[in-house]
Amino acid sequence: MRSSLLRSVKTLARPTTARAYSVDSVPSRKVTVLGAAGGIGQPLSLLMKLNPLVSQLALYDIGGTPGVAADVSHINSRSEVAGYMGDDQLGLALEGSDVVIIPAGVPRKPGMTRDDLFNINAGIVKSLCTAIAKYCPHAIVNMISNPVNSTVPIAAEVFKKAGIYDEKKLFGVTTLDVVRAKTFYAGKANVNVAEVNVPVVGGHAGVTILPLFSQATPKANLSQDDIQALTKRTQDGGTEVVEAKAGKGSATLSMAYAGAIFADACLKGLNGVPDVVECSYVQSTITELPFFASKVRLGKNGVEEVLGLGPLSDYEKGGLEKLKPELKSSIEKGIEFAKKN
Ligand SMILES: NC(=O)C1=CN([C@@H]2O[C@H](COP(=O)(O)OP(=O)(O)OC[C@H]3O[C@@H](n4cnc5c(N)ncnc54)[C@H](O)[C@@H]3O)[C@@H](O)[C@H]2O)C=CC1
Ligand SMILES: O=C([O-])CC(=O)C(=O)O
Repeated sequence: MRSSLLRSVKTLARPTTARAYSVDSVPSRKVTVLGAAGGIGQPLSLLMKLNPLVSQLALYDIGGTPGVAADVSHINSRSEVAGYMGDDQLGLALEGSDVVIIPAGVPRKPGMTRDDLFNINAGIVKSLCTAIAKYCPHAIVNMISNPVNSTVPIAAEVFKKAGIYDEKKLFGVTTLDVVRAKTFYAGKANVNVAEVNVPVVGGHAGVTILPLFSQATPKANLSQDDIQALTKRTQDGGTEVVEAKAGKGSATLSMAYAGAIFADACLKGLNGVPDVVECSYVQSTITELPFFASKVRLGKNGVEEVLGLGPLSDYEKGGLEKLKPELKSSIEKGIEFAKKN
């Protein structure tokens, strides 16, 4: 992603050689963003427009998308952009889509948990997933809307009811946890963040976010106090932004960056690029919980392999046991909602 983004930016700087890549050698891929006029949706649409793997970019929201689409469409990159607004245009936005990214829904305000968003966002996600099942049942779905720990199980239930559920194609986007863990680790270990890798497993809320700093590379000799502080900061990263924004929403720019990295990885997988591995919240058997975030190998059908946790420190083993009850109840809450409604 980072290199393709750089390539796009370089291309912009050299208008006479506007196509630094051969369009013919890259498959056509339609990407749809649902919630494209929002705080995440707008910068994410920009980043997806810069991605040379995208040939068609469909921007959908309940309002505001004609303007966002017109704006983004003037950028000098491969994809054709179209804006869609309102229920009656949702089908058109989704038809033929390879990857659907969902940042639709309300964000947190200070004092709220992600679960406090459930009542509003569960219904939004359910109706959008019902439309996905109808108009692009084989698309890869990247779920950003919170609470991710519950919205992914909701999506799975909706897809099951529609008879089109493919567990390989449904992803909860937890990339921002990895982005934060990398930044915080690089700062503490005093290493170049571009070289850092830190797996983050579990879920996407508070203690369910479990960064595995014992597996972080490059290795650094951090104290247990440092590891605990880094873990807490990663778990509270979203709240840190919510408080700093003081009522004006939650992470949007860093989330758009993270969402673009993850969507790019999905596109690379679809296109047959080997060894594409990202952490994501997926249907899983690596613990007793039916959904769990861990490293996932991406391929032509979506999930190619859910990778195991690897060796954990005693501190991480404790964190894993601690997160299970909360993650389990968030999963059950989502499933119950989808079954009842
Ligand atoms: N997975 C993650 O790591 C993260 C998730 N989030 C979540 O992403 C979601 C969006 O956050 P923001 O963009 O900041 O919110 P926002 O309020 O700025 O934008 C949300 C957009 O969704 C649209 N929307 C609402 N109902 C819709 C529907 N039925 N169909 C299509 N669009 C609809 C709104 O019109 C709005 O444009 C929130 O639930 C937030 O908690 C935020 C940051 C990180
Ligand atoms: O904290 C929030 O509400 C938004 C989010 O998921 C994040 O920034 O990780």
